[in-house]
Amino acid sequence: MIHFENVTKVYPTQKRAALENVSIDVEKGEFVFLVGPSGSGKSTFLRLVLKEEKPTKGRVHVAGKDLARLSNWKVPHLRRRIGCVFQDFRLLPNKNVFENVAFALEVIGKPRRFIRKVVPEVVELVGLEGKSNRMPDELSGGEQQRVAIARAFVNRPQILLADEPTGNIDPATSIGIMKVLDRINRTGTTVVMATHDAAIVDSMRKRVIELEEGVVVRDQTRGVYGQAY
Ligand SMILES: Nc1ncnc2c1ncn2[C@@H]1O[C@H](COP(=O)(O)OP(=O)(O)OP(=O)(O)O)[C@@H](O)[C@H]1O
Repeated sequence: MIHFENVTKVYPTQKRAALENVSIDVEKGEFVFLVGPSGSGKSTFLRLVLKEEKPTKGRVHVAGKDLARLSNWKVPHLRRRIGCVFQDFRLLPNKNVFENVAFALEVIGKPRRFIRKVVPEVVELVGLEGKSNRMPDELSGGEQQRVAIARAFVNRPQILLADEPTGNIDPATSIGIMKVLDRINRTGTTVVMATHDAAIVDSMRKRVIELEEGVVVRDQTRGVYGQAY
């Protein structure tokens, strides 16, 4: 689903590579944690998957497409297949839960009848049934993140990228967020989550890819946050 082949990324203003000769395969339906210290290249990896950045060297394939050969006008189509969740929720403050989730479908031209059917399903999937009319400022941080996940998933993307999704959420609430991501993964969606949250990584026992200064230093199935040896 995501295939990196000897990918190096050097930002124009930087001497050191943000990613250095990275080769990674993420299969359809996998759940992968991307860990590593600040500045190790996790966000750069996610940006390359979205074609927000281009590799300096090497190849990136996403959902069977070689991104170097994907013309610019097809990039929005690629991004529709990829849901994104961030640390800072990024909800529209003047829209309620239903409208925030519905907006993701409105902008890609889905019919109103379809939106009215699928939005409540996804709101329920993330555990927010009964809260569709709440405004973001009437929700806890954990609930706001659930809305952001619902919005990212409502179009049933093949891939869900999450950059520090529990970064602004307390540990107990984070467990609920991880249950939602796990549920989404079980529908067949590939999930890649960048995180510093050791407790979460240790409790989930999923594949762990560790970056250090842009280099993959560990790739472990059913891994933990720190070195397991
Ligand atoms: N747009 C940019 N221009 C120049 N350098 C950048 C840019 N984005 C990231 N970098 C550099 O690339 C390296 C990797 O950064 P990246 O954001 O991918 O790390 P990260 O692992 O996601 O860090 P964090 O955990 O703090 O989010 C860092 O040295 C960073 O300073």
